Amino acid sequence: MKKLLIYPAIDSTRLARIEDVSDQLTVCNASELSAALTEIKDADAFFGKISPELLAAAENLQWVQSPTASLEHYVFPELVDHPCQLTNMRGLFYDVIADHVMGFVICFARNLHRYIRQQTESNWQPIGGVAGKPNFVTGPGQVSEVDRSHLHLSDCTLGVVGAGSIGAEICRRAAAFGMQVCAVDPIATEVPGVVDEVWNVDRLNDLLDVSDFVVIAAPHTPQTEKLFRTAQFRQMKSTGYLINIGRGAIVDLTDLTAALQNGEIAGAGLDVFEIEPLPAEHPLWQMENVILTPHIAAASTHVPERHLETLLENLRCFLADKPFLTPADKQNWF
Ligand SMILES: NC(=O)c1ccc[n+]([C@@H]2O[C@H](COP(=O)([O-])OP(=O)(O)OC[C@H]3O[C@@H](n4cnc5c(N)ncnc54)[C@H](O)[C@@H]3O)[C@@H](O)[C@H]2O)c1
Ligand SMILES: O=C(O)[C@H](O)CO
Repeated sequence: MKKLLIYPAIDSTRLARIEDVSDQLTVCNASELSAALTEIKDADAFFGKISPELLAAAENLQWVQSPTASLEHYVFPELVDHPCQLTNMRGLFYDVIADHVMGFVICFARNLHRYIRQQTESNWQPIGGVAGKPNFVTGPGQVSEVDRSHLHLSDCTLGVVGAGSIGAEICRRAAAFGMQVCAVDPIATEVPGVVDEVWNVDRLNDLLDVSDFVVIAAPHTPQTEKLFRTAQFRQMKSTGYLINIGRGAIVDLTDLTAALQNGEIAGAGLDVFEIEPLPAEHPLWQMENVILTPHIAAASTHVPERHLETLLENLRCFLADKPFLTPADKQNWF
């Protein structure tokens, strides 16, 4: 018999799905910390918010499942030193976050974010054109400023930093829009059918040189913390856009704000921030070339079921003594 402790407690429907996994399993669903502290003593496995206090009370813990993909606010020194295996919730959001990224890309390419602002003012103003002019059509073969101000995605390159499950799906979607695609990653070597050679991270500058859209889909690790500072923005094309759906800590917000103010890059689409919520007085809120979403790129009706399926699959692996579906590196937070 193995014992799984869940804390904080989950609802009865999900609890029943977990209990159904095996009759060799006892599940304890603790709503109070005092109960969790007692129950963790002989627990083999834990799902939820572990803390140094809970870990110190555990005498037999072999597996801890985090409720989130990212681990930077989850891992603490005692957990790193503890012999238990850690798993996380990665690989659940690949399609919906890739959709979110393509939303940013299309808005910037076609100026939709600016037209939405103009619509609220009943303002007919082709971007690059003249206010109030009926349309932008010029003679055959003549390319107008309005034409130049609206990107053709098949002329653009999208570069992904972190070609994991989300990054690879972004590559696939961008390629389906006719874009050229490249990526850097310390482990992944290809995105089958889309990127024949994923570059090593030491080629980040090459990616920044060629990309019209730079998309961060990497985790927050000691190696990625503040990976994007002034030097990286200067390396990007001045017409390039930065999109961050990975983690806020990867991008220095002060440097990004300066790069946008100085025209060193063309714009930014951000779902994650160094400080969340982004303070109301932050200058990014007011920038016309910035699209902000409040860390909701993964929000979807499908994701909660995928969360549960990942927990159930890792639980089956644990009970069968097989390799976990989503093992996490405690030293490197992923
Ligand atoms: N915006 C959101 O709501 C949201 C939701 C889920 C996940 N995320 C973030 O997205 C990240 C990626 O998720 P995933 O499911 O694709 O995870 P994943 O583990 O499948 O992929 C992460 C990839 O990043 C690579 N990587 C690690 N260090 C790197 C570095 N220094 N430079 C470039 N690449 C590096 C890894 O090798 C891996 O291939 C998560 O860690 C999380 O931080 C954000
Ligand atoms: O890491 C995750 O699981 C998502 O970004 C939600 O925090």
